[in-house]
Amino acid sequence: MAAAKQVNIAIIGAGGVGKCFLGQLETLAQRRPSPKLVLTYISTSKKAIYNSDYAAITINDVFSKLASSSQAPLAPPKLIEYLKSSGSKTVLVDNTSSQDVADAYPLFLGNGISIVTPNKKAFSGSYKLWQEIFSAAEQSGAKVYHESSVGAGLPVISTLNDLVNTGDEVTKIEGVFSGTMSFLFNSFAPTSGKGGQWSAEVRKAKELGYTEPDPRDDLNGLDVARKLTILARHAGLEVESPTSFPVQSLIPKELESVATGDEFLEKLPAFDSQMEETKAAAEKEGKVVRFVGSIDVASKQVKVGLEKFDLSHPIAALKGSDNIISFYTKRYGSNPLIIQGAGAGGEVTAMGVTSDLIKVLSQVA
Ligand SMILES: NC(=O)C1=CN([C@@H]2O[C@H](COP(=O)(O)OP(=O)(O)OC[C@H]3O[C@@H](n4cnc5c(N)ncnc54)[C@H](OP(=O)(O)O)[C@@H]3O)[C@@H](O)[C@H]2O)C=CC1
Ligand SMILES: N[C@@H](CC=O)C(=O)O
Ligand code: NA
Repeated sequence: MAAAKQVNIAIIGAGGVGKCFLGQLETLAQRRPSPKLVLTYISTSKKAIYNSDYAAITINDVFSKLASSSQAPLAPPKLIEYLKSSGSKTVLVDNTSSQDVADAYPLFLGNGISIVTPNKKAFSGSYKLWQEIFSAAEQSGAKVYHESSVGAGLPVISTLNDLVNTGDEVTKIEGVFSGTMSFLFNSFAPTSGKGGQWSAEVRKAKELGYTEPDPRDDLNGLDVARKLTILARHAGLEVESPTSFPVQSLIPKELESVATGDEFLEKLPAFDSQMEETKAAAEKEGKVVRFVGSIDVASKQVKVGLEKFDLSHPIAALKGSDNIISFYTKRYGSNPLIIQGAGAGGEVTAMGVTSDLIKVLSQVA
């Protein structure tokens, strides 16, 4: 009788998204017995768990084991050596926002290790890294998917790739690409009612798990710029970096050089009046402000920042952490293909990662 197929899973990062991913991995392993999924490595930035005989790491007590582990995380070359020696196919799940981990993707992929990730850093870093990632995957046959790097679990990247690969011509992509920014403006400047205090809403967005590990990465516009860089590249534009086009930052000038995210959050209430003024200026025109982005494919123009919207506009009427992304294409004409729904949060982000894993399994197992 043939041995049951097995695919090993290695996870880097066990924070908000990582925890939800582990729950979904457990469910997936129960629902789909083949291939057998075996967790052989997991790490945070300080601790790791792995067994020299590749014995499966049980998921239900993984956090207590991580807390008491005396194993340090393996650096990428050592991790690759460990994963390859198992002799089984391996999928690396990068649930960090680490640039260092992202920079090692070509090495993992070149060694036949597939990757699924919500981390934006690899795909929105230098264009050279983007090219190295996809050429390493092509050369080794390893797979790389990153659906949750834009719009969390919403099918944004897969939809764009489907449009492009079936020969449609994407002319423009626009909308709200940040769960944090959506939540902030929907609660600070709602279409009806008074709205909350800006700095208090920023704290709430962090507590809800919507922000990047450092919320300044959302407020400075870079998170949205990274997402637009990723989409522009999938649409065929060679965007050099997320800082190669205009990006509006909502960080008060006075707080640009504070040392940590926590210090920033402590000092932010003293600058609430700046955002109040922006809100009041829009209200005078009977509008609300929202943080949006757009890619004009023909003119290769990408931009990110605040815009004012009529109260009846679909962008003004968003709720919670919802993203709304419109694809204008030759096929869809003047009525764009629109994707809308929660754009941040642990479970919805992990869903995109888990569904990417399912895609990889169907190709490598
Ligand atoms: N939260 C959301 O709604 C969404 C998040 N994403 C992306 O998902 C990723 C994870 O986000 P989230 O879970 O919220 O972040 P968290 O800060 O909650 O978790 C990050 C995890 O990564 C670990 N980590 C960081 N650097 C390293 C490293 N160099 N090596 C090993 N482990 C490391 C951290 O370990 P330690 O605790 O030791 O620091 C922590 O376990 C990010 O890339 C984010 O942009 C994408 C879409 C939506
Ligand atoms: N911080 C990001 C998380 C998802 O990418 C956001 O708020 O959209
Ligand atoms: Na997505």
